[in-house]
This record gives sequence, C-alpha cells and structure tokens, in this order.
Amino acid sequence: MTEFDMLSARITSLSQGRTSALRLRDGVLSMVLDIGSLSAGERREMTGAIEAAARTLPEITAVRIAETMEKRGCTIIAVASGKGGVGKSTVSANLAIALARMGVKVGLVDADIYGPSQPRLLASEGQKPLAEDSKMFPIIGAGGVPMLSMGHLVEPGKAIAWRGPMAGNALSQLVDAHWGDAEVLIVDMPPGTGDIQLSMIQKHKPAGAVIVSTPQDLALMDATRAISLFEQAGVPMIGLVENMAGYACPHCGEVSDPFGAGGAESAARTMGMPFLGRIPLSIGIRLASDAGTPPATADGAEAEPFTAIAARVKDWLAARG
Ligand SMILES: Nc1ncnc2c1ncn2[C@@H]1O[C@H](COP(=O)(O)OP(=O)(O)OP(=O)(O)O)[C@@H](O)[C@H]1O
Repeated sequence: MTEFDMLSARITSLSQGRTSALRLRDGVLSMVLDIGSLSAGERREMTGAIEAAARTLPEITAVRIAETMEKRGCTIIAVASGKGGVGKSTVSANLAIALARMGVKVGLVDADIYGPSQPRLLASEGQKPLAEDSKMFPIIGAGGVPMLSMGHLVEPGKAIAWRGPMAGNALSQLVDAHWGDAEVLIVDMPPGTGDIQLSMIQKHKPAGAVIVSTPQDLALMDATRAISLFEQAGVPMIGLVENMAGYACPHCGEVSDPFGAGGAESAARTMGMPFLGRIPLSIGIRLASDAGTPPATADGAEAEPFTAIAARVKDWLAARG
C-alpha cells in the first residue's frame, strides 16, 4: 500500500464514504464530497478533517474539495431501544404523525423487520406497496404519513426468519424507496443492539437518534447499550424519551408511579444527553394505537406528550440547519 493509498482510505473513512474521484496531480489533491443531509457544522468539520489529513503528505500543496448534493437523501432519525416492548413503535408512529401535523415532510420506515407493527399502528395492514425499477413507493398511513414496513411485504402472522445480510438488504429497500418530497425519515429500529442495528447505522448513517426507555433500571441499562451503539458510530443523540412513565388512571386521570419516577430524566442528565419528555402508561394510548388511530392524529390530553416531544425534535432539526 502506497502512502497515497493510505491517505485515500483515511479520507474515505473521515468522509464516511462521501468522497469520490480522489486525484493527486501536480501537488493538488482534488475530490468530490457529497454533502447531502450534512449540517453546516458537520460539513465544516468534515472538510477540515480531510484537509488536515491531506497535509500529512508533503507532496500535497493544495486541496480542492468540490461539494455536491447529488446523493442527498432524507434526514434519517432512528428511534431505538435496548430491548423490545418499551413502546419504540408507538413513539415512532406518534412522532412521525405529530411532526407531519407541524408541517414537516416526514416518512416512516418500520425497520423492526422481525416484528413489524407499524401497519397495524397506522392502519395500513394488508396493503402492498407498488414498485418501479425495483424501488418501492410508500403507502399512506394514518395521519397521511407515507410509510413502508416489512409487514407490507410478508403475509401477516408469518414469522420472518432471515439471517443478517438478507435482513440488512430488506431494510435498505425500505430506506431507499421513492420517498418523494419527504425530508425526514423516522426509522423504527429493531429492538436491541445486534448486527442488523449496527449495519443499518453504518449503511444509512442516521443524522440523529431518539432512545426510548421505560423508567425501570433494567430498561435504562438496556437503553445505555443502545446509546453507546450510536455513539460508537458517531450518530448524535437527539435525546431520551421515557415511556410508560407513571400510570394514568382511566377514571380520574391521576398519574401514579408504580415503577418510580424520573429515572430516565436523571439518567439522561448523567449521560449528558437531552431529555425529550415522558409519556404516561395509559390505556387510552394502547387502545388508540391498537385501533390504528395513534393519539397524535387528534388533539387532546393523550396527544400532548407526543406533540411536545415532536416539537423538541423539530427544534433539533432546525438547529442542524
Ligand atoms: N404509553 C403507553 N401506554 C400504554 N400502552 C403502551 C404505551 N406505549 C406502548 N404501549 C403498548 O405497549 C405495547 C408495546 O409497544 P410497542 O409495540 O410500541 O413497543 P416496541 O418497543 O416497539 O416493541 P417491539 O420492539 O417488541 O416491537 C403495545 O401494545 C403498545 O400499545
């Protein structure tokens, strides 16, 4: 391997695979950098790091980086949890709907390929997406949100027993679909911190992650694992959502805390990450979700926590520029 080969590999890694046409001629190192979905700050940091790496070769006297937006895709927000059943799909669906109601052009990918629940949550069960040139068109779910789920491609109730690479390919087809004018894709990740999650993060490079946890310590420990998976891959944390936090009595509305209160918020503080909000354990949320009418589609007390969380996510998107 020559020194130039090593520099080239380093630049590919620094740019997360966004550079192409790397060439060194008469001391001038030139390349094309795809800046699609990068914030202004990320762009500056990336070009700075590339220039610094290039300066380590004495024969390079100048660096020219041509920026392009050609491959610009949607801004991906991954919604993840360390373990199943904490309400990650419920949060993803309601976040997408609440963002759409705030005017964000948003799509939803159900990447929970082993247990897809978004078709039920967004009332699109049994629908089959159309495809053109082997690229799928999303289905419009509850709240007018375009969505794609493995649940749309397999027969309901049939177990999906794919191995890693096949599962990863299936996931890519959902993400690389015809998302039209969608600017943001909410990706409901499979629970846990295994290979599929890692390859999804590496391949599709989410712009940020929302972690969902219940107040119990165990779930928080699992959440910590999910957080470190994203951190290792350099994906910024948008924040932590505490779900099933306190029980909302269906009769009087009073909230009690069978699992304790504030665990996720203090854990978020300890980890130095934003706390996005708390959603109570409420029979109304479960019934509405199971009926394909997520609370965020309407106004009212049950929509409020989701709307507040979506507002914080919207602020985060705006701050990225
Ligand atoms: N705040 C809540 N109040 C009441 N029920 C809830 C709440 N959040 C989620 N649920 C219910 O808990 C169950 C699990 O939720 P959900 O499917 O969203 O979790 P998940 O983390 O995505 O699970 P999995 O990873 O196994 O798919 C569902 O029946 C859902 O309706």
